[in-house]
Amino acid sequence: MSNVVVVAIDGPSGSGKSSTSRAVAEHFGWAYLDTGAMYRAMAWAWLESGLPIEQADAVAAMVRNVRLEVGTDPAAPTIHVDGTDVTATIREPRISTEVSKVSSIQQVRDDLIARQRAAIAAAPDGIVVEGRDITTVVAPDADLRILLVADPRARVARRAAELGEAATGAEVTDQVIRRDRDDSKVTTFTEAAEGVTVIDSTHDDLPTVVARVVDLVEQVLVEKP
Ligand SMILES: Nc1ncnc2c1ncn2[C@@H]1O[C@H](COP(=O)(O)OP(=O)(O)OP(=O)(O)O)[C@@H](O)[C@H]1O
Ligand SMILES: Nc1ccn([C@H]2C[C@H](O)[C@@H](COP(=O)(O)O)O2)c(=O)n1
Repeated sequence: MSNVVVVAIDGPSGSGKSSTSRAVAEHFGWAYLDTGAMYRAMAWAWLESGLPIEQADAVAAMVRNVRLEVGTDPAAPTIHVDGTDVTATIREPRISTEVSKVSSIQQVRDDLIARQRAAIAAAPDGIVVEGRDITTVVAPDADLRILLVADPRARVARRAAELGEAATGAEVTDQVIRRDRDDSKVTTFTEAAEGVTVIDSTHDDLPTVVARVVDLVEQVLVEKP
């Protein structure tokens, strides 16, 4: 068994996966892998390519050829596509709207899952990995597996507060509720798999959720050989 500690966190949009994972990784001085950013980067590359999404084989081939560099410093995560820094661009609403089309292509998923596993294997001490299928597919043997959930209303309100005037109410609802519906066709993040700890953040603020995860990690560290 590897000495690297792997923490896997899944959950729906706006449940707090990124904020919690970054804070936990920073707390322990570990790496942070945002797998959603990898799908977003590929969605950006697809939009740049102009390929019709119906040509799934061509989209998957394009994705396979992309040089993706993912910076795993939780204080400043970055992502580059063939040398272009897309860290900020992939957060634009146009990417949130389109990303599920690309992440629904199984060949794209297979390619990114292999890259995610390689990034996990390259982590020096520990890594917190977040997404939709980390506890079930990417790292089912992680040392700690968490499903972070929150009431849909709380998640929409969080996203609305975050985006402010950059998005209308309808756009926010689309980014959270419609996207979850589309994403749940290819990944399972609404129910916990066996051995996965559920944390409901609906009524807890971010520091409280982070403290709960840190406690769980501490327990794992005591038991890990
Ligand atoms: N427990 C919490 N209480 C209140 N707000 C929170 C909590 N956790 C996260 N937030 C806020 O909610 C928003 C969404 O959080 P975050 O981006 O971490 O969610 P996410 O699950 O990674 O979403 P997505 O999958 O859509 O990227 C952010 O503005 C964040 O600061
Ligand atoms: N492991 C993952 C991570 C993400 N996705 C897809 C689904 C999301 O709509 C999109 C962007 O993720 P976010 O940045 O919002 O967390 O990527 C996935 O299918 N599997």
